[in-house]
Amino acid sequence: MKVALIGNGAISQFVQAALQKSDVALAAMILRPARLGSVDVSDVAVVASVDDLPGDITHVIDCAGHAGLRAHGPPALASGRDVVTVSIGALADEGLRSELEEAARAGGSRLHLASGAIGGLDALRAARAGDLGIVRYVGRKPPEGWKGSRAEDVLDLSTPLTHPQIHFMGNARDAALAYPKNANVAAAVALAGVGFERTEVELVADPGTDTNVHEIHAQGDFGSFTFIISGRTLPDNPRSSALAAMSVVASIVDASQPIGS
Ligand SMILES: NC(=O)C1=CN([C@@H]2O[C@H](COP(=O)(O)OP(=O)(O)OC[C@H]3O[C@@H](n4cnc5c(N)ncnc54)[C@H](O)[C@@H]3O)[C@@H](O)[C@H]2O)C=CC1
Ligand SMILES: O=C([O-])CC(=O)C(=O)O
Repeated sequence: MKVALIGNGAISQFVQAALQKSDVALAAMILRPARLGSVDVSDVAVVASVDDLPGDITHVIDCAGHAGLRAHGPPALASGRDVVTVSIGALADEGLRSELEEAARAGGSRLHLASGAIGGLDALRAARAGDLGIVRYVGRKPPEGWKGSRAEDVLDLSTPLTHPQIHFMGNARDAALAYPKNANVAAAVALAGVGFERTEVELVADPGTDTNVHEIHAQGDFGSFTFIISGRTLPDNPRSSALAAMSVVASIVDASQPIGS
């Protein structure tokens, strides 16, 4: 299987290293035009658009955030290639979601959502076959992990916080759109469970944690569950959990196997 990666940031670099130890070949990278000269790897085509991809690439892997999925997801799907994305929050934009859906139908392809920094999505998906009443997601990161986000509209992150501070309470759609680099998990929980409007979200800057802590609390006909993960961040990006990058690798490797796991 030959794949193209969109973006060359922290998640992409983790994925590149992991693919070297797999049977999947990294054959191309899609970068922003200004970054085209920044990568020079033999046997890897470095291009700015899906139109310039070698024809034998079957999967396009988005590790570039909402802008990357918006720019390259629809043409990749329309060209008949499956797309794996970690930028789940971009689907909170209904216009983009419809565009991706239409492109996938036109191309006979599929958009796969990597599970990202969270787990437990399989249980949520199954639970919604019954009546799934309440789904609440709490995302807690060290103050450093919220720098450059909407949290800074309400918190001064340049000085140390003395206690945990909630900087967002609302639904998953508003969270995903307001925090494109930090609330993709909220969107993943919404899509697996009760949807963007009904998923309750709380985002917290917590000086007492040195990991990204994600909690899901769900109740319904099935009973109830709580899922909590304390995720280490990637060395190159204090915002992003290592598990998010690992989940992209898992999605790619799974797609390359005759039997899924
Ligand atoms: N689903 C989940 O649990 C998680 C999702 N994410 C998403 O993954 C994204 C990437 O995370 P990191 O690698 O840690 O961020 P990063 O900031 O290290 O890397 C992002 C890269 O994408 C590139 N990029 C941006 N727009 C592009 C475009 N239009 N075309 C090509 N490249 C483009 C940037 O130049 C940068 O190199 C985050 O922005 C976030 O939206 C991140 C963590 C968890
Ligand atoms: O990496 C994480 O822990 C979660 C994250 O940034 C997101 O949900 O966008």
